[in-house]
Formats: sequence, C-alpha cells, structure tokens
Amino acid sequence: MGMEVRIQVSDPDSEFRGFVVVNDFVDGRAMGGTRMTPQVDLQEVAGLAEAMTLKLALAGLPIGGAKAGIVCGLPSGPERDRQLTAFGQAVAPLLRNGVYLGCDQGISYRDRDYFFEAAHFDMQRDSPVDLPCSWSELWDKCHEITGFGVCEAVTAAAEQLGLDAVCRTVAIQGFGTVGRAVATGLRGRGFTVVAVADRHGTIADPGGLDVDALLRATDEYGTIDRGAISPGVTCADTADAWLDVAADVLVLAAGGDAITTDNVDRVRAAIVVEGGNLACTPPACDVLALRGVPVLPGIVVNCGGAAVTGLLLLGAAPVGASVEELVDWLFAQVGDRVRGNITELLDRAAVQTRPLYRIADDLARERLADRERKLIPA
Ligand SMILES: NC(=O)c1ccc[n+]([C@@H]2O[C@H](COP(=O)([O-])OP(=O)(O)OC[C@H]3O[C@@H](n4cnc5c(N)ncnc54)[C@H](O)[C@@H]3O)[C@@H](O)[C@H]2O)c1
Repeated sequence: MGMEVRIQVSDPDSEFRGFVVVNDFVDGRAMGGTRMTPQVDLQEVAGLAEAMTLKLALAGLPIGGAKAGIVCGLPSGPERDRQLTAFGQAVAPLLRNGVYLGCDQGISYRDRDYFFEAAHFDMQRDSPVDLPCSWSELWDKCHEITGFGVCEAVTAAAEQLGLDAVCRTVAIQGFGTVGRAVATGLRGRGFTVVAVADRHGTIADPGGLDVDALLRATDEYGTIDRGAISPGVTCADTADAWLDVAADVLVLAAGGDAITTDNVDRVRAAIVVEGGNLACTPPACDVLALRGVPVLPGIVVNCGGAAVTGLLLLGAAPVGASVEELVDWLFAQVGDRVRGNITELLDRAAVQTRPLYRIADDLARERLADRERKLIPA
C-alpha cells in the first residue's frame, strides 16, 4: 500500500467537523463512503479507509481505499444540511481530483447529491463515463446491491459449510440501505426474518416479521415508525436486544464494533455476517471462531456499492448496453466476485485453524501485492 493521507476539516460557522482519510491511491484514484454519526473520529475513519483498500483489492478493482466522516447527530433539516454543505465545500478539491466519496452509515442518496451539489461536483461532467442513463438513475436502480452481495455471501457460505438446510431464520441489526436489502434478499431466498433492529431497539417475531410492512414503516435513514408496527410483534428498546434473538443467521448492518468481547457470549447464531464494516471486533471474532461460528468478513461480503461505482469509473462496463442490461451485468459481477471470494476463503479455512477475518486479510494483501508486482516492470 502507498502513502496514507489524513485530513481534518472544520468550519466554526456551521460547527462542522469532519475527516477524510485516503489510505491508498491507485493511478490517482481512491474511493469510499462518508459516515455521519455523532461519534465518528479520525481513528475510525482511518480504519474504515484501510478496510476499503482491502475490500477493493478483494473485489478485483484497482482503486485505492478512502473514507470520510462527519461528526453530526442532527435530524434532517436545515442545520444538518448546513453541515453537508460545509462538507461538500471542504472536499470539493478531492472529489474533482479522483477521490470519490459516496454514501455510508447516516448518509442517504439524497445527502450525497446534496454535498455533491455544494462541491459543484457533477459525476457526469467530472468523471466522464459512457452510461446509458444518469449516475443517479443507475445508483437508484442499484440501491440494493450491497445487500444483494451480502445475501449471495450468506447462501454461498451456508451451502459450502453444509448449513443450508438448518440456516432458515435471520436477525438483522440495522435497517438502513444494507439491512433493508438483506431483509428482502434473504426473504426472497427462503429465509424467515425474525428480528430487525434500528437505533431505537429491536422488533421481533419468532414466527416471522412482515418485511413489506416494516419497509413501509421505515424512513430513508432506517428508522422504523413504531406506531405502524402490527400488534403482536415484540418491540424491545434496549440497545442490543437483537443479540438475544434466536436466529440461525445474524447480519450486522449498523455501525462498527457491534459485537465485542463484552457481548460475544450472547451470540446465538450459527453464522454471523458483517453486512456493515468492522462490525465484529477481532477479539470477538476469535471467540466465535473457537466456538465454530464463522463470521463472514465485511471486506468480503459488503463490496456491492463500491463495486458498482468502481467498475463504472474503471470503464469496465460493457459498451452499448441498455440500462437494464447494465444493471443486470453489475449485479452479476457483484454476485460472482462475492461468491468467488467466499469459496476461496472457506477453502482456505478448511485447512487452516485461523478466524476468517485473518484469512480474508491475507487474501486481500496477496492480491494487493500481485497487483503491485504487475504494475512494476521487471
Ligand atoms: N450503504 C452501503 O452501500 C454500504 C456499503 C458497504 C458497507 N456499508 C456499511 O454497512 C453499515 C450500514 O450502512 P447503511 O448504509 O445501511 O447505513 P444506514 O445509515 O442507511 O442505516 C443504519 C441502520 O443502523 C441502525 N442503527 C444505528 N445504530 C444502531 C444500533 N446501535 N443498534 C441497532 N441499529 C442501529 C440505524 O437506525 C439504521 O437502521 C455501515 O457500517 C456501513 O459502513 C454500507
């Protein structure tokens, strides 16, 4: 990996405080999401940027990893928009010079468009790629892509581990962009969604939740309106009640460090999946590995959103495809890449007694080293 760039930005007028970390540049390019939470700090953003470099390497995309953070817990409204404007102005030179910053936890598609506008950044003009539609239309059509990749990983892993017949129920922590797509995707693959959690608590029904009703009751930031929940469904407002739900698969699709050594003993699932980034701390993964519970690493499973933008920026998409053909191609690419990596990861795990996150890290670094060898002429 090359030199890391860490930037702190602030604006006293809007009380804006944020960070951008570019972990690596490849051919002058880097990319990653923007996280907006009250707790985000430089250390967290740096860890996420490094994970992004590894994720892109695993996905076979020669682009460096980056990440941004905005320290903010404001609800939607003019004050929050002022922070997005300040962020857009601060990162404008990066956006226009090869560092793509997109959505992540707390940043919706609308927020991304908002800070792009503040940066006077226009994907069409500033990252010219021959598309059959606008970038916004394409992203809209691919809004479930990260969740789709997570679902592909779950089914591929369950099959390879011989758990497909017993893994039928799922609990999902986080009901945002990723969590909602995982809920619909796994339901479509025959799973029963028995619990979903947002920042206000856990909604559970051992007989299976009505996913469509939950989707209708959820806003763009993944907050579920409790008033719209059917009677008979349990709503727990304790922070981590999702951990106590009996489910075969637990998908973590909220923030980082959701499972730590403090709560790992409560995990009941046969497979844990990092739908979000760095959702299970390494020591907690070690404990689960000793118990024989695989934790599918985020850098392997949640590359979908990054892959869509990355493949297009790299000009890898088929020329002359219609919008529908392009969207189908992008989903197929993500599915193939995620399933291929899960197979390789679990093949290696079958002959190594190491937790999956360590094997995935090795695999990503091998791919980075291979790429560097190819870039340097012999
Ligand atoms: N959006 C993407 O395409 C994408 C891609 C790769 C990785 N990720 C990662 O996936 C995770 C989720 O991203 P997202 O885009 O869905 O975020 P989001 O902001 O759309 O949704 C986050 C969800 O998590 C819930 N949440 C927050 N804190 C919680 C807590 N303590 N307990 C339970 N639920 C909580 C929120 O209420 C919301 O439902 C993040 O870690 C993000 O970095 C997202």
